[in-house]
Amino acid sequence: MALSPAVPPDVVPAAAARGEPPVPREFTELRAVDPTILQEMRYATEHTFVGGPVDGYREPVCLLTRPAARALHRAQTRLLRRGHSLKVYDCYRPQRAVDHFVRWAKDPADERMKAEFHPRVDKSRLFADGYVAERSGHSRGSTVDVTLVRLPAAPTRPYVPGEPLVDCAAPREERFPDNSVDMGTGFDCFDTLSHTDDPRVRGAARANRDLLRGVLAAEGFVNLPEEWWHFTYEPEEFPDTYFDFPVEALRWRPAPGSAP
Ligand SMILES: C[C@@H](N)C(=O)N[C@H](C)C(=O)O
Ligand SMILES: [Zn+2]
Repeated sequence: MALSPAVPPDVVPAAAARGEPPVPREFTELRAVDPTILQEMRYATEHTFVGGPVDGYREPVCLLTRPAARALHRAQTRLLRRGHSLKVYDCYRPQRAVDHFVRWAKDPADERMKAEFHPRVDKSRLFADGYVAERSGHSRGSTVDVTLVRLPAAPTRPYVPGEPLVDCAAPREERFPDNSVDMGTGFDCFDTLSHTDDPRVRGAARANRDLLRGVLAAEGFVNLPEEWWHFTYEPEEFPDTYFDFPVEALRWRPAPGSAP
């Protein structure tokens, strides 16, 4: 399988032509590197901890730096042999999305999604407790939120805005359905039970967390101890740069002034 598409010279993505920040050539769509990795790009949907789509997610596509995408492809190759697939929930995250999280956290009146995503943690604590970052590794392009799915993947049902919410740390049979394996909590469950090494997580869920972390660590990904799903590929291509171009398919077009 080809690892990444060739980037033609003298091109910029369409977003730059619309006055958006340009997408560096070091970024790629994950599906171009590995189309077998499942994608459920949550922040482009209604099913988020802020209660709707997040600023900057114009399309449900996973953008990453090429080294991070290639490392995920290597991990996926190992997992497919074991009957599993990776599923990404979030990849590159523009700074404007992080700013949206910060604005939401400063509004104590908005508790629409608390019952599912942070029933035991006040939203004022989410940054201090390490569940959300004001300067996120995701904005540097080499971080993913990811889980495991046992193949063949079962179909999932969409979240219906306004439906009754269930605690993300409830047993798997009770919480919002996900075709992933049991990790002990749902994605973006801001709770100590999501801490990767929490000793209350045992049995199959413990084995699943350890499998995910082990396979990704072997390919260079470092886990965030507060969240079993959050991994950063190291060394990072852009360790000090927080990008803000929107999340959308990379539609390359000739740069202004260049030959067609
Ligand atoms: C919000 C959650 N998915 C996440 O990625 N948290 C870390 C800490 C981050 O915001 O970088
Ligand atoms: Zn994350």
